[in-house]
Amino acid sequence: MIDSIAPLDALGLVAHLHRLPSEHKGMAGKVLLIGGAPGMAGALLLAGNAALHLGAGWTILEMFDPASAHAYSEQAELMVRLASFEATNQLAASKPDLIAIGPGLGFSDLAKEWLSAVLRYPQIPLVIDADALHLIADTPEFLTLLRQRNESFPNQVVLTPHPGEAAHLLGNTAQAIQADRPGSLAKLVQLTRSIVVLKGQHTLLASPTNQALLCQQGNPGMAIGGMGDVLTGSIAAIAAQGLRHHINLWQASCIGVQLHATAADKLVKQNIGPIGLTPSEVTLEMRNQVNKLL
Ligand SMILES: NC(=O)C1=CN([C@@H]2O[C@H](COP(=O)(O)OP(=O)(O)OC[C@H]3O[C@@H](n4cnc5c(N)ncnc54)[C@H](OP(=O)(O)O)[C@@H]3O)[C@@H](O)[C@H]2O)[C@@H](O)CC1
Ligand SMILES: Nc1ncnc2c1ncn2[C@@H]1O[C@H](COP(=O)(O)OP(=O)(O)O)[C@@H](O)[C@H]1O
Repeated sequence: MIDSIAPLDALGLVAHLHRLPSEHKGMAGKVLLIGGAPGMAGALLLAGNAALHLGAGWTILEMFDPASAHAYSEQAELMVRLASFEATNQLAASKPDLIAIGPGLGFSDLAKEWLSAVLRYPQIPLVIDADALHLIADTPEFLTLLRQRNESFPNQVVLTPHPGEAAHLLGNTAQAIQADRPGSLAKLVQLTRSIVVLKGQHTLLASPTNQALLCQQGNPGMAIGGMGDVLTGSIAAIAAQGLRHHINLWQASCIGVQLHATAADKLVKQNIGPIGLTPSEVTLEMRNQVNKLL
């Protein structure tokens, strides 16, 4: 079954990110990333750093951990805010071009407040990852909001579950997901009516309007905490630039997945991994690859 799935071949689309001499940061998009609860601030920082290095015009972090909600001298470009319960008002004031929610989000009332506000925020592309997927799996109201949003604004949400998150969404086990990845992907698309990236060895993507594709790149050096956070920030940045560069969210997801895995393979070829390969190194190599492909 897996052999019959078309291979992902998206790197040619990177050329759309080419910038005209006159471009300004507004054309690269404003990305808002939400998460980073106490103990997991690193997840949001990794996603934010990836968004920054993949070319977002602005990267704003709504950080849940009060101790981590400050400017970082080593990455002063990131705009870091302390997330409050005023989620709806904050979104209206920020006017993001794209929102990514989930890395290190946790399951607190604050997390639920922000996820609810994000799912109700109209029109713009959303990247939904990690704990936000667990919250959707646990809360029928969130699944309903997601499906309604996809009815009103089709192909404007991408979900990026790993097999554990996919299992939770489908009421299954990670082992069952892995035993039938194409079937699980189809069920996730049907359940959520979203673009779905089913991560793991040979990541699969599909959407309500796109047949499944299989990523032939990637390696087990990527099996390290934070690697998925980098993917989330990367897709967010590519899709945000895509708004003014003719790349839709499906295409941005395809580019992000293939670039991420290709960058990790390239680093392993240079003996920077598989052992000890870090998500931050993959981010920098993705930047390298993007600029070569322009
Ligand atoms: N620096 C930081 O602050 C970081 C913080 N992080 C944040 O931590 C939070 C928890 O996220 P998380 O993904 O670590 O835990 P969780 O959702 O319980 O999933 C684990 C389950 O999924 C399964 N599973 C996963 N992959 C699989 C595969 N390929 N193939 C098969 N199974 C697979 C696995 O199954 P197992 O094999 O163990 O039975 C296990 O049951 C979240 O907010 C995240 O953003 C991280 O981003 C790291 C960096
Ligand atoms: N064995 C593997 N082969 C290829 N890719 C892998 C492998 N293990 C993990 N990955 C990739 O690494 C990333 C891990 O994401 P995820 O599990 O969400 O990590 P985290 O939540 O810790 O950031 C995904 O993009 C996944 O496809």
